[in-house]
Amino acid sequence: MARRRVVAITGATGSIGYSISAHIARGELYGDGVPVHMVLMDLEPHKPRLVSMRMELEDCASPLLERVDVTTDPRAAFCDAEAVFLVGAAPRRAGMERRDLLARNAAIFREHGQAMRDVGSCDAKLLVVGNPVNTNAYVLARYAPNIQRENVTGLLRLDYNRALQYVSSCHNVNPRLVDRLAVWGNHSTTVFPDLRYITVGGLPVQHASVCCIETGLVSHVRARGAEVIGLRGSSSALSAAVAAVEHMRDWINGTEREWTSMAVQSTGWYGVPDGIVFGVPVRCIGRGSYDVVTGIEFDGAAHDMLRATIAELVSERNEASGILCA
Ligand SMILES: NC(=O)c1ccc[n+]([C@@H]2O[C@H](COP(=O)([O-])OP(=O)(O)OC[C@H]3O[C@@H](n4cnc5c(N)ncnc54)[C@H](O)[C@@H]3O)[C@@H](O)[C@H]2O)c1
Repeated sequence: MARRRVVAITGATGSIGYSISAHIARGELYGDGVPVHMVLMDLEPHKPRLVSMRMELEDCASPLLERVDVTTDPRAAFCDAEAVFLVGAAPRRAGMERRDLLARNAAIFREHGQAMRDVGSCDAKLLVVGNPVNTNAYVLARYAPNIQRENVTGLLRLDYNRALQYVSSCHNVNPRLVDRLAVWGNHSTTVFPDLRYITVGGLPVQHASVCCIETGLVSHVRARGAEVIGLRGSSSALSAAVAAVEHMRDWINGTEREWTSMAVQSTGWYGVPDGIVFGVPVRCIGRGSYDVVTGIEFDGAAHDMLRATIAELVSERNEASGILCA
């Protein structure tokens, strides 16, 4: 049997963490034959829920789940972890200003970054799910300089999956057949789903057809999260958990798909300032590696959308940095 892998989840008892744990227990992250040791972390008041969650996971009798630990200490959660889902975040409450949300989460991700710096393995794979995703990941990376920079990532996969489903239904094909879809920028209302290079069944798609779908696609992806909140009363959880597991699974194992999208730390590509965590198309090439797809050109509306989402992230980064320095 393969070596046991240690996976940590923060905010584990929340809607998304709870759902992620079930997928991992069923072997959907590392695949069949790879045993898993799960470490569930949440705040002190949720200790009874953590214990009940461990009981439920044990009751799944999963052949791959060797051990479950629960903790309220991020250091204990991160010390042996090879993959970390950072879901725990402060929610937006009624009447809360955006700046207050950014400040509360910057403090959480600073603390988690410092814990990673103190005890984390430099090649642990980190996926930030808690909002504001991109800026939380930026803060995390800043306080965990020991972690390899390509190993701090943020979840854009839900936006990607939403776009993939929309495009597949427009073409009346299975989502498996659509490739080279790109999702750029911030996980927010400036996200830019980009169809310009898509292939369906391995073939390029006629420009006219792309254009007519594109207008609907951008507003669909940007509005989808709010629509779910409007109907459900809370943010997407089931689809976010699936997206988080797919992001990590493709990163670890690779994928046959040519492109997928992840938020990763910029090294200056596409005019994105160094260090900002930005959604880009990537090739997941297996053995825990990915390459950013470079060389894509932008003009007209695509250029404007790219600039707008970069500007939003620069402003968030400046705001978070100002808060953390105060
Ligand atoms: N990136 C995406 O695509 C995407 C999609 C949906 C939701 N989200 C975000 O994911 C986050 C979690 O969503 P949810 O529905 O699970 O929320 P939730 O409120 O159900 O759970 C959040 C959990 O985080 C915990 N938490 C808060 N502060 C913590 C800390 N300092 N350390 C550890 N745990 C802490 C809470 O106790 C709670 O259990 C939210 O920020 C949400 O906006 C992201």
